[in-house]
Amino acid sequence: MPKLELLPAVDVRDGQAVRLVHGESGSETSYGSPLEAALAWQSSGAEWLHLVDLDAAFGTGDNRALIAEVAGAMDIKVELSGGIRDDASLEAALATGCRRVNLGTAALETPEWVAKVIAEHGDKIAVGLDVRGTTLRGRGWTRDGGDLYETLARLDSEGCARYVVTDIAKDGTLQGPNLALLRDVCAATDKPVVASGGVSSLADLRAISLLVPEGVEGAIVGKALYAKAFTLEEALKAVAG
Ligand SMILES: O=C(O)c1ccccc1N[C@@H]1O[C@H](COP(=O)(O)O)[C@@H](O)[C@H]1O
Repeated sequence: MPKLELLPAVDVRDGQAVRLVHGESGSETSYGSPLEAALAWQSSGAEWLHLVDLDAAFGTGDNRALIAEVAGAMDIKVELSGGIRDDASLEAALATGCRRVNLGTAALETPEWVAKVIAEHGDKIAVGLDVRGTTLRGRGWTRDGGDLYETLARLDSEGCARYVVTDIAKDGTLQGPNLALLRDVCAATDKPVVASGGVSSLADLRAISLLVPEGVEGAIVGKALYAKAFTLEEALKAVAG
């Protein structure tokens, strides 16, 4: 059985690595230099980095130069998110050398553009399905953007390669992942799913690992690593199988 991929997260707001609670602007805890955080996850054995420009996601500016610096310094694969909503922002994101990008708001607001870039870029494009219940949220998770399963069916029909599923109610809370949601999404699509939100313990990672046969490919880990609930080395060992 393939092992669960782990994607330690570096979310950048105002030039700092931060963690939010429920993705709410203003709930930030700061963890210093994004580059230092990313290099630390790389030296601890990460194969992926989940890198987010939160200012771009919230529409409060961007950290584009810093994000490019961090992505460019990585020898590992980078998944880049936040504010990728048109040709210019997509071009800038792909020019960082990242392995793939996550589109959030664009998948809700400009579906024709998203279908076009999926057709052009294949598995370099993933869609972030950020949900409260089964309602998608965009624009920094401040606006409703339609039904999860209707959107998933549309994106599947357009050939979307992968989904990053975040339960906003769990994100940044250390309350455990929403395993039922992950199972439901895996049942609704044949495409791989990356789990995001709520991981608090090695037991949570083992529980997500049990969903690999159902279609979960990876898990994003944020707050738990910064809060030192476990080390990345311990996490990688826990999912090694
Ligand atoms: O990761 C977060 O904590 C987060 C919080 C609030 C908004 C977005 C967040 N992250 C990721 O950003 C992209 C969405 O950005 P956009 O809508 O495409 O501009 C998505 O991957 C979110 O998971």
